[in-house]
Amino acid sequence: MENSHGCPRRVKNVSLEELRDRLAEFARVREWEQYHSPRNLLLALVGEVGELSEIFQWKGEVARGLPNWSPTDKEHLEEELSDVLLCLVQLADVCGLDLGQAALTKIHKNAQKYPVNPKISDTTNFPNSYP
Ligand SMILES: Nc1ccn([C@H]2C[C@H](O)[C@@H](COP(=O)(O)OP(=O)(O)OP(=O)(O)O)O2)c(=O)n1
Repeated sequence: MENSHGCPRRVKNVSLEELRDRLAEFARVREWEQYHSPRNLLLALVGEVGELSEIFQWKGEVARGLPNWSPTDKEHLEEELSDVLLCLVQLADVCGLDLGQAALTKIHKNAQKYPVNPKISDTTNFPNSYP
């Protein structure tokens, strides 16, 4: 079953590798690889983060789950989040990095840096916004 964009309605467990390979093919067949330098992709990523930010701009605080948002607004958010992810995946790819492994390693490092039961008196490792 496909949606109106010719995309399978729901694919389970989409991997970063699949996104990377689909994006590489998308650029290859359009001969866009010449434009997809690390610097250009970084600038594209920053631009997409700006577009994502615009969705939240001036809205004030937004509740988790976006209970009052229309389906159209949520779809717009999905698109901008996707653009950020896709630029990030492409950037990691052209840099020759394994983004999935790198992210797992970073989560591991974060867990060591911020232990679950830190001593109450030791606040040196807390992020500034720690609740
Ligand atoms: N040289 C390019 C141009 C675009 N894209 C891909 C990356 C993003 O997923 C998406 C971004 O496309 P647009 O620049 O058209 O931006 P939007 O989709 O956000 O459109 P608009 O800015 O009109 O809302 O296309 C790409 O891979 N390589």
